[in-house]
Amino acid sequence: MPYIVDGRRVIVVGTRQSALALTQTGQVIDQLKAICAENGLPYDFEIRKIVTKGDRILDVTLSKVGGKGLFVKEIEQALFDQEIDLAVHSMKDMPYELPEGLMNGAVPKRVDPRDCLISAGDLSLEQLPQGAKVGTSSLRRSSQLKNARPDLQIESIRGNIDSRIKKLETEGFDAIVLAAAGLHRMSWDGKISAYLAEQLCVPAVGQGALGIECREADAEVRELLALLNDPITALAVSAERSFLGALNGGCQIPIGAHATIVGEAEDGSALLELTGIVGSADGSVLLKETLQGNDPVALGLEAAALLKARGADRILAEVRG
Ligand SMILES: NCc1[nH]cc(CCC(=O)O)c1CC(=O)O
Repeated sequence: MPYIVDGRRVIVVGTRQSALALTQTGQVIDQLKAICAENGLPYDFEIRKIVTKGDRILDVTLSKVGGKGLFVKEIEQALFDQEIDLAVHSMKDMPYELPEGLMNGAVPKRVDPRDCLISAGDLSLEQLPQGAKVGTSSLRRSSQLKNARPDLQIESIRGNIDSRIKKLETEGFDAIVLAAAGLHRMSWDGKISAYLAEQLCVPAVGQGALGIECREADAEVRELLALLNDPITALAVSAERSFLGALNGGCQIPIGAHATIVGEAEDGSALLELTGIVGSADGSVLLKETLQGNDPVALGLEAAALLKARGADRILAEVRG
C-alpha cells in the first residue's frame, strides 16, 4: 500500500548510512523533486537509513567474506517488505542479477568514472617515491598499480571514504586510491592529487554511475524513474555489466571495464567502445581487450570470451581461492 500524506504519495527512499550514500541519495531525491515539479507529479520523499552486512564487516577483507551484494541484501528485503519504495545504489556495488520482482528503474547520468590518488605532498603516480606505501583494498586497483609501478607497496585500507582519507595521515600511507566519483559527490574534489587515466587504471564496472532499484510492480515509481534514466550511461553500463556477468565477477576481484560511446554505427545506433581487464593480484599478469560494437550485451560477452581464451578464468580461480 502506498503511503499517503495529505493526499500525496510519500515515496520512501532507502539508503546505506555512510556519508557518501546519504549524500548521493539526497542528490537523487533533489533530481526527482525537480522532475516532479516539471511534470506536475504529486510525490513527496522521505529517507530511510538501512545498515547492511557490508557496513558491519568493514574491518575484514571483503573478498574473503565473499558473497556478492554485501551492501544490498537488507535493502532489497526492505523493498520487498514495502518499507521502502526505491533504493539508490552505487552501480559498482549492485549485484549482476537482481531478485525476481525487483528491477533497476533508472541509471542516472554518470559522473567521472576514473580512480584518483590522494597523496601526501600532492604527488602524481609517477612522482611517488620508490617503494611508496599505497593504500587500497581493491584487487583491481592493486593489480593495475603494481603492473604500472612494480616497486609500490600496496597495503589494505578499509572503511568509508572519509575514514580512509583520515588514515592516509594517521597510518603513514604515501597515497590512497579512491574513485573520483565519490569525492566529486562529496564536493571533496579539492583533495584529489592526480587522476588515473581510464586506460592506466581501468575503472570498476559501473564506477561513477548509480542504479535506482525499485519493485517491478510499482508502476508509479517506475514511470518517475524512467524520467531520471540517462540512456547513454545505461548503454555503457550495460556493456560493462555484461562483461562482469560473463566473468561471474563482483567488485572484490581484479576485473575492470569501461565503456563509452564513440560514435554512430552504420544503422544509426550508438557505437560503443569497451575496454575490459582481468589481472592477477600482484599485477604480474594484466590481460586487456578493447573492442567496439553497437550491442552492449554482445560486446561485454565478446570481451569476456577473448579474455577467457587468454587465461582469465585461471587468474580469477586463483584469486577466488
Ligand atoms: N566500493 C566502495 C564504493 N562504492 C562506490 C564508491 C564511490 C564511487 C562510485 O560511485 O562509483 C565507492 C568508494 C570508492 O571506490 O572509492
